[in-house]
Amino acid sequence: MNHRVPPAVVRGQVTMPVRQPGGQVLAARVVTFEGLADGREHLVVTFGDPPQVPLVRVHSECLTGDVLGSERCDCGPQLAESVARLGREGGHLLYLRQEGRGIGLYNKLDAYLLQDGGLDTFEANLALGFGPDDRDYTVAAQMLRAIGVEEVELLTNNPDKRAQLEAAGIGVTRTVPTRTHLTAANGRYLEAKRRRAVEQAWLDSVGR
Ligand SMILES: Nc1nc2c(ncn2[C@@H]2O[C@H](COP(=O)(O)OP(=O)(O)OP(=O)(O)O)[C@@H](O)[C@H]2O)c(=O)[nH]1
Ligand SMILES: [Zn+2]
Repeated sequence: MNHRVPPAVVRGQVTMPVRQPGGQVLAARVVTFEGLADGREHLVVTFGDPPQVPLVRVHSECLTGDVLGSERCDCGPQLAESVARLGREGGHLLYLRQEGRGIGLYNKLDAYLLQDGGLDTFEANLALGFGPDDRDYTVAAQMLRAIGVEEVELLTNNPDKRAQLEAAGIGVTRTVPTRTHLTAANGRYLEAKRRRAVEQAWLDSVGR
């Protein structure tokens, strides 16, 4: 047991039929928790019977992309890709209530207005007085540990997710990249994320 993050426990589980992007319906187990560090209602959605080191997608909530189908970001198609892959191979989707990279829905929409004025997605957060990415993945580590998972294969292109999970004591044996989901409206957003990932990798390599 790792003591770097406070323990959470499983509060309940319920099975529901979930439609896959291809139309097939699979049983998914939805798990709720008690004791999560930020007090929010995050979920684990489990497909199949995952192995000891499961495939895991840590997805941050995006109401506009996940539910409304907004093409300003790539969240909706990334979620669909993840659900399809987890449905095929088995694994866990961690659906984290960290809308707008942790700044909330209204602030994200304010940030969109600033982006319409020329700022990129990270600059707009800074202009509103937030960090470029205010997400903390402590709750993800708590949830994984509560369901008995200490090591994962992580489905992501974001090096910060891996770094934060490892810092919280979850082993990441491999990162599996998600596909690029380009739309008519998300080119600048994807480019800003790519630039930031490169800069972050450089800072990590020089130990800053
Ligand atoms: N503040 C802000 N948040 C945004 C913007 N566009 C999308 N988001 C949020 O960004 C988050 C997307 O997160 P993820 O899909 O987990 O991930 P990611 O950081 O791109 O990393 P991977 O998809 O794992 O490679 C969601 O919470 C969205 O609401 C934006 O322009 N500004
Ligand atoms: Zn989004």
